[in-house]
Amino acid sequence: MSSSSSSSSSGKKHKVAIVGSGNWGSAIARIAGQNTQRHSDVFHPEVQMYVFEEDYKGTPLSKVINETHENPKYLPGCALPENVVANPDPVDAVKGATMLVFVLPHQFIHSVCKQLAGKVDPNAHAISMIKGVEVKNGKISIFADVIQEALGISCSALSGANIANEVAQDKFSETTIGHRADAKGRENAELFFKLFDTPTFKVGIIEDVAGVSLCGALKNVVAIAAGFTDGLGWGDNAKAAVMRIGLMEMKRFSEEFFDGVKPETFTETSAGVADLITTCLGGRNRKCAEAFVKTGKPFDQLEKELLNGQKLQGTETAREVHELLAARGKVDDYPLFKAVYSIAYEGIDAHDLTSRL
Ligand SMILES: NC(=O)c1ccc[n+]([C@@H]2O[C@H](COP(=O)([O-])OP(=O)(O)OC[C@H]3O[C@@H](n4cnc5c(N)ncnc54)[C@H](O)[C@@H]3O)[C@@H](O)[C@H]2O)c1
Ligand SMILES: O=P(O)(O)OC[C@H](O)CO
Repeated sequence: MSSSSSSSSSGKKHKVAIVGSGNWGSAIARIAGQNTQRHSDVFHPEVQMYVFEEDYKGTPLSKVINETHENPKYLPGCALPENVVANPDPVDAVKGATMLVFVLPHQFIHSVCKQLAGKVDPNAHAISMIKGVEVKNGKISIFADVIQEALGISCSALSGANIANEVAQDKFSETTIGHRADAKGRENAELFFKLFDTPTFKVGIIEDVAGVSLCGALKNVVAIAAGFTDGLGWGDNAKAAVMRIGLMEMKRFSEEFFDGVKPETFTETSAGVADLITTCLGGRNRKCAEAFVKTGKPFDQLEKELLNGQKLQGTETAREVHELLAARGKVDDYPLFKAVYSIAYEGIDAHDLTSRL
């Protein structure tokens, strides 16, 4: 580790704030809480965790978390280290933080960044664990860039084959940090490696913040298609075909709209092919898409019925990707993405999935 990443620019220990406390947010706060204690030479012992306040059986959720050291709403049955402190005020949670971890469903990031703008240490390091993209006025952005621009701090991305409940039980998994090319970007990756790497959560690093971010977002669209095949009872070969075609479209789309993404991010990292596989086998997007075919209920209803407050990202990403492709006249170049959009939003029969590929 370089000396620049062994302490903050002021020479003090790095203070960590987790911005988010859902299913993944809580699982990652658990690891951060453990590793700040393990590496007490580098990190301040307390990890702040911003909790979007809600009532949990008559008590504010943040209070429940601080009293029981568990997030019973989003990660039930998993003990959080006592140095993880839930805080319902995002500005207070990031006060003094030199390392910020953004782990919110993507629809909430703007409102939280708006509250944090001008309130974070300008030398702080950030990392985005958000699996989504933003499309506005015919332009697409990754959330690491959205955060970097909103807060004026260097932001990398972490993504991988990481079903939160499995990571929270210390079942082995890998993940990938994608960082920027400059010295600050490399320092950022070293620091977050130290914060997250454990014997059962192995962190890889690649200089490709866009590729890592886009893999995390686009695999959710493919997972919706995989869920459709499960709902239709088409079997493993059909699902494998959807995954193969999906990976090709993910890579082509990323290369078409972003400069410098690396092909090996898609084929060799946990953020790429490994996350695609795990999401298509065991993720929430797959689960809801299967139920969509079997029940005929709309996705927003299934999200409420099946996910207990957790958020579905794939349908929203399918809509945003479609909006961009439509604006660029490229919809027909991505038949799988188009089919997912048409089935989820235009009432096309799921049986038509493969006839459209
Ligand atoms: N769950 C996983 O297995 C997993 C794994 C890897 C990455 N991710 C990604 O991490 C990100 C966060 O996912 P998650 O699983 O932690 O969240 P989640 O799906 O559990 O979402 C619920 C969270 O959203 C919060 N929330 C609800 N309304 C809000 C509002 N108005 N403002 C701010 N917050 C609000 C809730 O308090 C809760 O913390 C997503 O992009 C997801 O794709 C999830
Ligand atoms: O449950 P999903 O479909 O949001 O996927 C969870 C993670 O992204 C898997 O790595």
